[in-house]
Amino acid sequence: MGPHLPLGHQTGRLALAGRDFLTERLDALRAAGNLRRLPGNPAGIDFWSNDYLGFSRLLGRGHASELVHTAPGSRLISGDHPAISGLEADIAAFHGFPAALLFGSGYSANLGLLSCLARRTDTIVYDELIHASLRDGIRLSGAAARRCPHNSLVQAARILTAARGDGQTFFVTESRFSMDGDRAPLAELADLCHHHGAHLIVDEAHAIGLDGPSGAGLVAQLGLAGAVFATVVTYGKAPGYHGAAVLGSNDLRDYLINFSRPFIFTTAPRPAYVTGLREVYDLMGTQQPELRQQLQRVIEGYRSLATEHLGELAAPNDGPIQLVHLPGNERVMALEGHLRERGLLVKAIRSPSVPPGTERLRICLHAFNSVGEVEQLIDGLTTGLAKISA
Ligand SMILES: Cc1ncc(COP(=O)(O)O)c(C=O)c1O
Repeated sequence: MGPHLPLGHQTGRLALAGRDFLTERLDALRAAGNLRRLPGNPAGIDFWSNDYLGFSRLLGRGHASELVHTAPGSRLISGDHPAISGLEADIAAFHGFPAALLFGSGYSANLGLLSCLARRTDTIVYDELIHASLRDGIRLSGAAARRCPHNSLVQAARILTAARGDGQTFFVTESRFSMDGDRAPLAELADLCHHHGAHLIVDEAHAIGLDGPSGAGLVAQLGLAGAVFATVVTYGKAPGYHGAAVLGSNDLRDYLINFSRPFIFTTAPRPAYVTGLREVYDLMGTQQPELRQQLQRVIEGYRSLATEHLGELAAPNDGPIQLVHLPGNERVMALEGHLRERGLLVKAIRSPSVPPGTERLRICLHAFNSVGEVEQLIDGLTTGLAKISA
């Protein structure tokens, strides 16, 4: 396991304005003597872990790992280790933030962040296309939720103006959208949020690995680490792994340790997970530029063929998520079936996962797809579309 991640490409200017409510809520806990701190991995006789059979002492034997002796339990009890916090510090620096906190999945990171951050007196404005995990977090928070038409700065300004009240206001978006593959106007949204005293929260699930220096994300690419309140990076897409981290201020990390139920009431990551995640970041720092170029070539190849053969149905973009619009669940399923018969695995996205009338095929392009494979795909799409419209 490498001791350090390839860091240092950007540190991010930190405009901490508007983050005071975290300090206030943490101070209240501190004053009541209830502030939780991660314990590290203190020496002593284990009467606190959930390792009832001692399996954790048998697993990983023979592997030199400084983490082998963590015993399962939540990080607030027996599962913590300085190596986990060390990795989090390196992850934070990699993305240009002061702090990071790991979660078991992107779903629990989003749920855990939003559900504890906003309260009933607060307002959360959200882009209408955000992922289900963000929506569930918003619902759990009990805050007033305001839907914003997709990527509309005009509507965002109108809703933020109307939302001004006594509580905190948050704006939640994705940087690259999972279902449409397009990008949010993050710099403009950051300005807008700053103007309205709102906190910008960005899910980078589909940007990590693909955008920004060493794949650090769109927030890093645009130099916005100081202007966003929090971002969530997940490891189940381009990083090819699993789990997630919330990135933000040190106060935010402390706040989540104290208030975020999906963090508090779950088992800490095992040693192998931490080792694997270091490897992910090492790869992003080394092989990622080459693989990214390779992916870009595949995208360009797809774009030119799709423009030539599929016309308006495809409207290709510059990212790895491409759509072929084919309204109607039956028709889009028929196209998926036609491709499947040819050994082409593409997912039809039906309503109600997307609004009726916007059903589509969602094509994910990869660095490892060959020119021949893309040609096969275009051929399958062309013949399938001709058959369906006949
Ligand atoms: C935008 C977005 N956020 C969060 C998630 C959830 O991440 P995970 O699969 O790690 O739970 C996903 C996964 O589909 C996603 O697309």
